[in-house]
Amino acid sequence: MLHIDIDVLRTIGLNNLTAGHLAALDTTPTMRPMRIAAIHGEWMTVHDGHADRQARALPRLLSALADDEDALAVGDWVAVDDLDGEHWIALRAAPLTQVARRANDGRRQVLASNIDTALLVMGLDLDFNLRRLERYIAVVQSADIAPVVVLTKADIATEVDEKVAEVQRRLPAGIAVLAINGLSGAAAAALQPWLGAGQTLCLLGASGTGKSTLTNTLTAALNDAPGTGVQETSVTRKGDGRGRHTTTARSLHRCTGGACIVDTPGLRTWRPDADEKTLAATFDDIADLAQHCQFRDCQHGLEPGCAVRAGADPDRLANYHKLLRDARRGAQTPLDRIAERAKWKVIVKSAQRRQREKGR
Ligand SMILES: Nc1nc2c(ncn2[C@@H]2O[C@H](COP(=O)(O)OP(=O)(O)OP(=O)(O)O)[C@@H](O)[C@H]2O)c(=O)[nH]1
Ligand SMILES: [Zn+2]
Repeated sequence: MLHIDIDVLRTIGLNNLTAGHLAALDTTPTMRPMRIAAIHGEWMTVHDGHADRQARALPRLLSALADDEDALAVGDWVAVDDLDGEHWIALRAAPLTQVARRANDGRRQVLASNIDTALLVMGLDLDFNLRRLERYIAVVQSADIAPVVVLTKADIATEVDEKVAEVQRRLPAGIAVLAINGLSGAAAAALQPWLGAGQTLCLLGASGTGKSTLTNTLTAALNDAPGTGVQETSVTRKGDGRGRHTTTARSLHRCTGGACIVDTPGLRTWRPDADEKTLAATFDDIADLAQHCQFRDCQHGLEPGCAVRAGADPDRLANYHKLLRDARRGAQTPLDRIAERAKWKVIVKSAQRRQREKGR
């Protein structure tokens, strides 16, 4: 079985559940547990809790994953073997959570793995937009990741308390809402409950909302303390053993308190790979109300006796319907979309023909 030094690996986000998945791997004695910290094409940066190194994945692992529309991603726990002085990722532990999206060509793309909490970053100033926030919550919850709403720029915004109350009113109870100044160390203290050792976070939000600022604040104390063996730089330079050098922006950062932040391209403004049903489940307040609608199959449109229209925030309901439409569209493959367009062409043409026939 894999030798797992919990105390060392906890500093790069190992928790009891992921340790269990690592331990379940069918490993050989020469393999060691590591976490993927960055991916740059064929080469990946893997970290063992002490240092990082460059590795490639064994072709049979890559093809087994590809068969399931799956892939390695930053945050994955893997078993690494040394063969002829080179590092090879041999096995991957089943991820607890996986962040994926559909590319334009319909392919499933995995952005990150094993994320516990997503900080949904929204500025209290210009960017304030409840619909976007609801979309992020749906995205995050449908991937089994816990959302925490982080309202930034509390130091420069007006009516902070009113806006916090507005967000709390709109969202289901149980979702934490914090107002912070991302530039201040106090932000790390406010987020302490989600920054414990063994936790992995990501930040989601529109451009300019303060994601980088907050990431810097949460990782600052470590960067200020060189020589402790735990400081992170965002860029590493490593040889691959053949004299070739790659410069890699690392995507896994360590925070004070022992948590990790995954910040990889595409993740910051990720759109969901979620079906309609999963998405609907994240609006459980609407589902609860819907039980009291007069009609079983009420679409909460113009039906009489609709409890959802009577009870839910109208903008939240409109946003819910929009997200469902998006999910439906996302679930279609390119072929489905062509078939759908062809079907509509036929319907429109026959309607036009009927019109002409009536006109005669
Ligand atoms: N006063 C104040 N300024 C902030 C706060 N958070 C971010 N800023 C400023 O807002 C600007 C944008 O912040 P960034 O951290 O770059 O935003 P980002 O979300 O990473 O943006 P992208 O990289 O485009 O996705 C910067 O000038 C920050 O200094 C805050 O809480 N208070
Ligand atoms: Zn209804």
